[in-house]
Amino acid sequence: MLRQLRELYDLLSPRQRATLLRLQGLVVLMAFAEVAGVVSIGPFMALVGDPGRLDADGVIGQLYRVSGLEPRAFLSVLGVVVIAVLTLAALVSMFTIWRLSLYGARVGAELSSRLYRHYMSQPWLFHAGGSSSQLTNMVTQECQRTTNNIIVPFMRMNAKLVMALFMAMALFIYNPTVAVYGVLLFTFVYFILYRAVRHGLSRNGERVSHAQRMRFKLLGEGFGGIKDTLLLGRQRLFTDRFDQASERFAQGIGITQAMSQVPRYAMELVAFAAVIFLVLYMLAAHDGDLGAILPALSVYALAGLKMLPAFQQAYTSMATIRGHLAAFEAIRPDLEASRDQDEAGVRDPESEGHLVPADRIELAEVVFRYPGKSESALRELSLVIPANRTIGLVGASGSGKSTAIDILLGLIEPEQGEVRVDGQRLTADNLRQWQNSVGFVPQSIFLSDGSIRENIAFGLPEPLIDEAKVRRAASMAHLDDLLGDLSDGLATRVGERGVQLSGGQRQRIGIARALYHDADVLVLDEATSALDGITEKLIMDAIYDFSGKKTIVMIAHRLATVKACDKVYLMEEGKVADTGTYDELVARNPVFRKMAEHV
Ligand SMILES: Nc1ncnc2c1ncn2[C@@H]1O[C@H](COP(=O)(O)OP(=O)(O)OP(=O)(O)O)[C@@H](O)[C@H]1O
Repeated sequence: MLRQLRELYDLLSPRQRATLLRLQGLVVLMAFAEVAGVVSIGPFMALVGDPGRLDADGVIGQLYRVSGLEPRAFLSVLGVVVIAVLTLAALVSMFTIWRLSLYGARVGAELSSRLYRHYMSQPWLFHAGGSSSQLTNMVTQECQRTTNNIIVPFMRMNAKLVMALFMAMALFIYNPTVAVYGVLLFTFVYFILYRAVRHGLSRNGERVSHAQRMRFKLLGEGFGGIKDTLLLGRQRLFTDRFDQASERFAQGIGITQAMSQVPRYAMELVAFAAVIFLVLYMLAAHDGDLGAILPALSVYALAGLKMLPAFQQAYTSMATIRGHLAAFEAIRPDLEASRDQDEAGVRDPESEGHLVPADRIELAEVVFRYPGKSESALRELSLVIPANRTIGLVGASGSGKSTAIDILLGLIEPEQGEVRVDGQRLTADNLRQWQNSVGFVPQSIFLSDGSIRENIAFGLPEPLIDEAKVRRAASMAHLDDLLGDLSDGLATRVGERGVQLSGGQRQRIGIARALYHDADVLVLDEATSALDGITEKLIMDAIYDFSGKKTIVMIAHRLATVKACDKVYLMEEGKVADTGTYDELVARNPVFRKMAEHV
């Protein structure tokens, strides 16, 4: 456990560590104030038990003589002073706990922001091979568990242990025997308890993490594939598995909580037994003189009142941390990776300018294999895309068209070979400029839960959206009729996945999104597949309007789409099998002819 806490500390930013050390100062001050409060009770109770002590030498006796007050009045003033000391101690404690809680919560929030930033700056392959619901689980649940059940309890445990240490030291000065026996007794009992449950807690923590991952997976799959689920009547399969995972989750959380809380009652028993034993012992030692043992008993009682909950709190915190370490283990590798990440890695697109092809874009002998696959998706693929021309990419399913497009867009890096824009190799240095010049319309358009306007200017906050550009892009994508039918026009909200819109309407929003940034290179992946014949023709006409002005690359299954292309590449097994105009290929290539016949 100490190792993990150390690792967590190492993962904090220098600023967070500095604040933690400053807070440690506050913790020591709080402990000191609490001890001072307890210790001040002793002399007061001694005077109440035996006012004759006022005539003795010592500081209090001198103060009494200087004050010139009656003994009762002096005792009252002394009582008020003790209350003032206790009040000050309480205020310091309140302030410290306040700061500790805020600090813990803030560190947790910063860790989850850091993870989110880390995931958001990962390349396409990372996301293509992973699960977004698991990333959500990490950023929200596991981070929250790390915050609420590791960082915050650790801060509390630290505060309470320092306080218990100070209190034990004060008690030691007051009565070494009682202090040593008391501290040994409670430390020993708690230690035994902790050793008994710690393995169970760790296992439990892993069980909670596992159940949580399952719940997020089911949530993602259930909502993500809701149409199929409804149609196939598979709801029960999802909800039953969710019930089971929730049951395991609840069981795990409940057991961890119980294991950290339940010992309290056993400890109270031990404490009461110890008090009874102490009272009997002191009565016997002082021949039943209550006046003599009252001050000592008051101090022990108050010290016990502070120390017992401190021990309990320290134990609860330790058990909670142990029970949730699995959450930290789950996010640790990504947190570590995020620390080394260059904050400036994600560049501001606006400040980078554009890399506009004037002559040609080339894919030169590109080889690419997906991780975990034995076959290469692209095998020395070479393509030339003349600037301001329209080219089509066709081929059987799995022939590598989408992969070639991802390479062209700079979303994945070739293993061998390169992408060149006007002979200039695409590298990390000019990638942003290149991507600023490209507009991409994917096969399935992701619509965010916002207005059509926000969806066209994807990711831009409302105030930064250029209305004129939105209108122009919407018009070019033939959205005017749809917008005319909607009472709120561009302000109409669409669902997360645009369920209120037809496939064709969604695709037109995707096309408008690519046109919003006035891209010089348009890449369309089956962009018109969901459109009806008339709309498709309208859009294709709009796209062909850009002929000679923009470079257009389109993947198409329906060969009619690429009829008017200046050049068509036929792909087979990761490379170009043939190239030419549509008519040339129909005349020359039997495979292409067959594909054309099946349209
Ligand atoms: N994220 C991925 N991880 C692993 N393999 C992948 C991934 N994406 C594609 N592939 C594999 O790479 C090969 C080429 O796929 P690609 O999607 O580029 O073909 P495509 O021609 O675009 O097919 P389609 O017309 O069906 O979209 C296929 O064998 C496919 O299984």
